[in-house]
Amino acid sequence: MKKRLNIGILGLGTVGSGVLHILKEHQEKISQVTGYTMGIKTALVRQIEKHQNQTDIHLTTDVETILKDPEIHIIVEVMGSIEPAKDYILQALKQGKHVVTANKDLIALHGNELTQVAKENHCDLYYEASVAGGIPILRALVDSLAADNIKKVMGIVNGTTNFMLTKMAKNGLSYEAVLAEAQALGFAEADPTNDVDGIDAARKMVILSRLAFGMNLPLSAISTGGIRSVTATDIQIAHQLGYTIKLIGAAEEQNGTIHGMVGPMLLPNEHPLSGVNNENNAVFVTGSSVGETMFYGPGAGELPTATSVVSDLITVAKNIRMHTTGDGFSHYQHETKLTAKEDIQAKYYLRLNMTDQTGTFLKLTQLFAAHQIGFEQIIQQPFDQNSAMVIIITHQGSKEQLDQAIAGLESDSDMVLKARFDVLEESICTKDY
Ligand SMILES: NC(=O)C1=CN([C@@H]2O[C@H](COP(=O)(O)OP(=O)(O)OC[C@H]3O[C@@H](n4cnc5c(N)ncnc54)[C@H](OP(=O)(O)O)[C@@H]3O)[C@@H](O)[C@H]2O)C=CC1
Ligand SMILES: N[C@@H](CC=O)C(=O)O
Ligand code: NA
Repeated sequence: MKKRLNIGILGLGTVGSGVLHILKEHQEKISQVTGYTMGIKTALVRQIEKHQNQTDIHLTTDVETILKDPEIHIIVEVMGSIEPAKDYILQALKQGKHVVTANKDLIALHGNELTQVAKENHCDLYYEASVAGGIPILRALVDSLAADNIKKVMGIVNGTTNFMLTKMAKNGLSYEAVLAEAQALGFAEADPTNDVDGIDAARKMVILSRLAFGMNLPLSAISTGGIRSVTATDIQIAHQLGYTIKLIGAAEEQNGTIHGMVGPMLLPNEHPLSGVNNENNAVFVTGSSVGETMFYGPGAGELPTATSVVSDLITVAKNIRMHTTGDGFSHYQHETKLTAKEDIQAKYYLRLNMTDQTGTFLKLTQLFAAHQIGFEQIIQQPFDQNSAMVIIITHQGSKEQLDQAIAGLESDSDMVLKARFDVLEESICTKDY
């Protein structure tokens, strides 16, 4: 008879319920692949009554029941937030229990510390579900692409905002209506602020950068914007100009330095990321040898996310069988150096309201010319009796110069900046996809 590996699960919400389902439905395959039978022994929840009809596994509100149980070998943390999740994981690792988590907030902010404690205690710590839900992107970076030098990781890594932008673009629905739908479908975080303000995506870029470049890109160094400022007007105008607006996270290596951003970005309609819709995610990875690769799939939701969690459980089980636990997700480390702002190239979409009087346009062009920034496209439309709406797509230039020109624009009372988004400009835009 096969030996049993017992799991203690912390949280039985969207992802936790999915883990329960997959372990039950796919148990025959999992047992063949690992050589063990695996099952959940106890689940930690806040309110037992809420879950009594959902499952016949043992429910508890006392984490000690799980952490002190010598028969529990692996902890799955799918409760979210930093505390008490961090404390529970640390306690589990120190007691020799392996940990699988979907918690990107925790891994982005405290991943290095947790990895160190896992190593010291010869325990596994895996977190594939923390980035791009059901897409096996972290394993692809640390295993399949281990031979290459990764130059750039760019993608749609937040399902909620991609779902919202897709519905706003295709169905003309309001921001509030689409957010409520994403929450009802279980993609959005309990508090969706981090989703819509780009913070969730920025945290995922921290994790991706750590594994792709071996560098610790600090969250504070990622220029981060969300989708609150994206209006139906921007989506329509971008479309007329040949672009699709997506919330993009990007991190790029440049001569041994790294820089990252998260924000709404105009992508050429023919770019593969432009066709990634709804809650799907995609990560576009450029390696110096492999060239361009794209990993696509569901970025959130019960079963896709749980698939990644259970795959991590399978890896832990295999490691237990081969006595190789505690080896870590990746050994790759490189000194972290941030790219100087003057070395970062950018290109912007700007929407502004401008006093409709002779000379204001000239002031605008002079302002940008003074910073060596040219305009690629300009549209001007009447806005109201006294002002015009102006849309500009700049040429590519130094981010520092662009930001200085924009600071000048913002200090001029004749011009009010309403939106500023990045525009993708690189060789791939000219490729024939
Ligand atoms: N939803 C998704 O699509 C994805 C989520 N993730 C991540 O997975 C994790 C879980 O997300 P999700 O399943 O959506 O979250 P939910 O809010 O749906 O579920 C959270 C679960 O944790 C329990 N819980 C929370 N806090 C405590 C606490 N202090 N003590 C005991 N139990 C607690 C809740 O108990 P109760 O039910 O009693 O309230 C609930 O069962 C998060 O880190 C999230 O960021 C990652 C990728 C995708
Ligand atoms: N709220 C997140 C869930 C997955 O990480 C998202 O929408 O992507
Ligand atoms: Na993943």
